[in-house]
Amino acid sequence: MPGITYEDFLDLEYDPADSDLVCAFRVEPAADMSMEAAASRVASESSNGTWAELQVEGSVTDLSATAFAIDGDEIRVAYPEELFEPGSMAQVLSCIAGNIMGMKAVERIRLLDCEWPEPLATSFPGPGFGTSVRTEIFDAPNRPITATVPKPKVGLSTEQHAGVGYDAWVGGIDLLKDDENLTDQSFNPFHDRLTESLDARDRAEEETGERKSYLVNVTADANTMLERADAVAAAGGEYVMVDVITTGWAAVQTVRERCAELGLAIHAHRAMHAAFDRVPSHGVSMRVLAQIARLCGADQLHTGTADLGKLENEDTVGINEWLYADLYGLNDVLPTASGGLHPGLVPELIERCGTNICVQAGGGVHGHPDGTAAGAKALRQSIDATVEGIPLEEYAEDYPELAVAIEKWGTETPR
Ligand SMILES: O=C(COP(=O)(O)O)[C@H](O)[C@H](O)COP(=O)(O)O
Ligand SMILES: [Mg+2]
Repeated sequence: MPGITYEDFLDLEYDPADSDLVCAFRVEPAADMSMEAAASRVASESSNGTWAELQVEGSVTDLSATAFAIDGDEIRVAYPEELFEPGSMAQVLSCIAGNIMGMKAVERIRLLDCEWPEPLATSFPGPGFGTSVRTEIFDAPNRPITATVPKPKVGLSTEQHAGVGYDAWVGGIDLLKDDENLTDQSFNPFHDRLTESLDARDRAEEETGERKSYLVNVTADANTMLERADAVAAAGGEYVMVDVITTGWAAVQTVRERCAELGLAIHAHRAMHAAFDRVPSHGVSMRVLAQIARLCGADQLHTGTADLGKLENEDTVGINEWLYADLYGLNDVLPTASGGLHPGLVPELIERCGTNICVQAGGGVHGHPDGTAAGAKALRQSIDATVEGIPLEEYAEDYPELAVAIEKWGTETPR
């Protein structure tokens, strides 16, 4: 097929095959380029083309992508299934979010959304548990599960950290969660923290009669994460937590395989996602990052607070709906709402996101004037009140911890 030029990658009559991966992009072409030319270059550079006309000798499999729709600044590109290595997210992303992100033919480009075809989607494992953690790990079929991350996020000793966990669990929280930058530092080594926290967890379970669990951050190089996952299973944990963006998807896939053997669930923290998704005109949307996390096997994923919290959020509700929706039988994902939450925000959060979520609060628990145990009680009370349909102010008449939290934070969104 001699004489391939990038114009050959545009066909507005093309009807994608069921097996094609279809991607939507927002594109701002370079100053001297038409949208058609830019769309062609996107399809070309993300599949098998380059900037120059090619003289190809002999017969080569045609793996060209096709830009088949242009609507204002949005284009859609269809990729043939043979372009992709099944089950390799790294390879898929090197196509659809690779060189095109930096090529001079576009000023800006954002991968907005993907329609995953069945063969490619099911070449990934998906989550082992998904939203079923609410009943398989906990006994919380009718309410959001709750998590708390001790603050300060780093600096607490192992004993202090496990002690905060104990107070939170006894106060009514389901999950103790490490913060994203706490892994295995000298002030709080991983293995000591794992053992002491699960000891505290056992005591809290005994005291409360409720199931409790711990999201221990195993983030590291892939080999170390596997060792840490083994240690979690051996110590009687149910979850590992992974900073999925900073470790990278290939490492997440490796951890997912081991977790399948160990029966562990994966909590995915998304620190650094905003480097990809914060600027609306460029990068990779959180929607697509969430799709990738589900395919690679995250059971719980941070998806924001529907704008109620301290951090910028992209379409939390729409992303959550995608995470719940059927995907060729792959498990769903439990969205985690986190970042600046406190008890006064819970009714509106549940109004926007429903009860099939994990509500995570750090400062909104440990910043309670009467300390962590009271903060944990207040968070749980706000959840119970909301699920029972009772206004917080009314419920707070009988629950002093909630009354103090509302007195302190009201229903304000923090910064
Ligand atoms: O430590 C926290 C929240 O602490 P706090 O409850 O004190 O604000 C999490 O790292 C953020 O939620 C991450 O953001 P996101 O969930 O949006 O990824
Ligand atoms: Mg954090």
